[in-house]
Amino acid sequence: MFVKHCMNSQFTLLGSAKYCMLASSAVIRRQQFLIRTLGGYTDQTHLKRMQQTKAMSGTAFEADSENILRAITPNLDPSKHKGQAGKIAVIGGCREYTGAPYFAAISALKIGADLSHVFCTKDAAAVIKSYSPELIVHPILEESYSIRDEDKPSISSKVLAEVNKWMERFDCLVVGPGLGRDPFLLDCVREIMKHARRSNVPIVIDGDGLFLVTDSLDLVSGYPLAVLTPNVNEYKRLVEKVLNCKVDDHDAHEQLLSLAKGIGSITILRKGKSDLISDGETVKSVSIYGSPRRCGGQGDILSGSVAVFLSWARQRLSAAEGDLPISKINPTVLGCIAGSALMRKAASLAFQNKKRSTLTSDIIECLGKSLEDICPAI
Ligand SMILES: NC(=O)C1=CN([C@@H]2O[C@H](COP(=O)(O)OP(=O)(O)OC[C@H]3O[C@@H](n4cnc5c(N)ncnc54)[C@H](OP(=O)(O)O)[C@@H]3O)[C@@H](O)[C@H]2O)[C@@H](O)CC1
Ligand SMILES: Nc1ncnc2c1ncn2[C@@H]1O[C@H](COP(=O)(O)OP(=O)(O)OP(=O)(O)O)[C@@H](O)[C@H]1O
Ligand SMILES: [Mg+2]
Repeated sequence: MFVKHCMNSQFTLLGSAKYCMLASSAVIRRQQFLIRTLGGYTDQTHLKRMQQTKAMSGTAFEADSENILRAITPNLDPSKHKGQAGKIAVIGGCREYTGAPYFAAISALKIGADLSHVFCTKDAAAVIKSYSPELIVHPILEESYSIRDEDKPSISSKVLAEVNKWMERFDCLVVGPGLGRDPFLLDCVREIMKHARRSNVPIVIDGDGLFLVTDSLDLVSGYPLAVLTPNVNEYKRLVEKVLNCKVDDHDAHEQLLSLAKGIGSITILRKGKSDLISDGETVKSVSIYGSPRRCGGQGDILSGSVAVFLSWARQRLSAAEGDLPISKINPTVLGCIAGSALMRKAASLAFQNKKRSTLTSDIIECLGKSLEDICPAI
């Protein structure tokens, strides 16, 4: 009898077998535990309790990503002027890495942003410009090897002044793709991030930006417009630093929730087989089938995409004044869900065409069609 009651309750709660497949094993285990310990309650009380528990602990549902993409992608309105569909800046690109900032910045344009800037080192700038005339490239960052110690303070002020001149115009910064780990360069980027935060500019932090932030959590702590997009290594470093424990894949949702909460009102997109997203209040997953190719640079596409969708989500929510179905969702979470879903759809499409030879540039070429399939331009 009790077993039957539990089974009924579980299925009332979960809704369908399809949902069961999508929900995380950790959540199912948690619900089974609650069901086991709630014997004696009526179905109604039980359901209410479960809902309360879920609301308190944060839920782990597969996001309704296609509807979110439709809801936040702006119409192509002829009355709009250049810039209104988004101005994105990538802070990254050094002697070693020129592909990563290019991938992030060009992805932003391919999705529909109007302007995409790259702030990088002088060595990287000419190379990045040569990849594309579409990008606005600022050769302003410096690495220690190219300057004398006594010149560092004046160079640092010059770098900051140059970026700050532009800061207010950007809808979002992406900090980190191909940034490298030079200590002087990272000190300058630290100051750029502080200024972005004072100016209320959203910041997506990826790659070496995460290396910097993991070492200086105060840069993002308590800033609701900060989004971290860690890969497996970057996530491990964050968990060890903030939660002082190992990554626990059996309780992935709860751990991510604790991490986002622990850093303080920030949003984290944990990349992996399924992408998990949390702002410390809720957990969402995006498990759309992507591609089995793991070539480098796909995370860079994602960071550029999240920057655009986050900007669009903020714009959409502020124009709608609270009367949309998505109004209650944090715009940083909306941006992550949309970016992750589009990246995975484009990766899947590219893989259909190119199979083993699929590269990041092939995926970038599929961003437009993947978005078009979900929200056609006209
Ligand atoms: N085409 C391009 O231009 C692309 C460029 N990319 C760019 O590459 C950068 C690093 O990103 P990634 O994804 O390789 O970092 P990740 O998985 O944490 O590290 C793997 C292992 O390497 C090590 N390690 C890394 N950097 C190190 C350093 N400077 N010095 C020493 N060790 C270093 C690291 O060690 P650990 O940090 O754990 O000590 C870990 O064991 C980043 O800017 C990214 O945007 C990518 O986006 C791909 C496409
Ligand atoms: N096992 C997987 N199956 C399907 N998709 C995955 C898998 N792992 C990662 N992805 C997807 O690939 C994208 C990039 O994630 P990845 O972990 O490769 O980032 P990264 O290491 O930062 O990449 P980059 O090489 O750009 O630095 C994400 O959108 C993620 O959803
Ligand atoms: Mg990366």
